[in-house]
Amino acid sequence: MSGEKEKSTVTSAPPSPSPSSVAPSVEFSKGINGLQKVILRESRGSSAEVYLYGGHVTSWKNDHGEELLFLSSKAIFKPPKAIRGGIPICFPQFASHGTLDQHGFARNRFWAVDEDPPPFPTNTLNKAFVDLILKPSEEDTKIWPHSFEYRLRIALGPGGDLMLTSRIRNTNSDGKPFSFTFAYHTYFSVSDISEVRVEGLEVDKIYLSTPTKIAIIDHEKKRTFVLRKDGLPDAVVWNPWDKKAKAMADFGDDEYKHMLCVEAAAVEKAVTLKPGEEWKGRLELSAVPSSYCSGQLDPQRVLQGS
Ligand SMILES: O=P(O)(O)OC[C@H]1O[C@@H](O)[C@H](O)[C@@H](O)[C@@H]1O
Repeated sequence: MSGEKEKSTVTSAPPSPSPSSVAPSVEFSKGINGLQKVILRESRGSSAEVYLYGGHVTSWKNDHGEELLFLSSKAIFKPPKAIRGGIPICFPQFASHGTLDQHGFARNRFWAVDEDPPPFPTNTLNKAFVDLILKPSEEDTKIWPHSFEYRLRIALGPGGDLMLTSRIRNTNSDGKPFSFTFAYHTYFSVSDISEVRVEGLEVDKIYLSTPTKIAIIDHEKKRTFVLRKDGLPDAVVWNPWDKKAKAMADFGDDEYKHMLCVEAAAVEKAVTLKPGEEWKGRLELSAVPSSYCSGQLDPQRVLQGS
């Protein structure tokens, strides 16, 4: 990623650091093209980077400093293009299943740091975390005529686990419900796509009602990603392969070999919220250094495939 200029502006630590180790830290700095980013570091050395543009996780490293997410060398860090790689947030529409642009607009909006989020039920002890918020602009309400508050907490646990919690609230004052589809469009970094197995699945398919735990086994790296999800019944598996890779301006021709998207999603049944109601969707990622099997997804229950 050439051209990256980093300048640290603020450093702070979340409350209650572990007394026995270096405290987890949260640092605000400038990333590519001067875009604001947040760096989370936990005590054993793992880290994550989050751009406020898109509320987008662009990096997740283990305690050996190895990158676990794929980020394209051609990623364009400039609105209105969403960042190619990391974890784009698809909201309020997944793919082209609706009237909005593909994957909705949350991934190419500027999010704000949520200074005063309502309490989370989860324990934040020893975690480095940041809370972001997205509210629609006047322009947004022209394409999606609803008022909402989308709160996103991104947290890094002491073992290096990455946790994303989305809370979306309908704040319409006209009494109207709204419906949306959603995905955490996670790009995992893999050694060689031909050496990777996702419970024996094919690519570019939407799997319905999947298990809450999915394993991505990278034989060459001897690494397994474990994905745990809550409130997100479906899963999308995607790799562009060679032809589509060549057609994408923000993706290297051969980069498809080193990435795999496995996306925790709510796609088959749209989520509907009445005013005042809130939805929660949680993703937890961990990387373990061994083979692992969590059970089989059902290839018969596919919504869309190429
Ligand atoms: O290029 P985009 O808009 O980021 O979308 C990437 C891919 O996202 C996946 O989720 C879809 O299944 C693919 O069909 C799509 O090509």
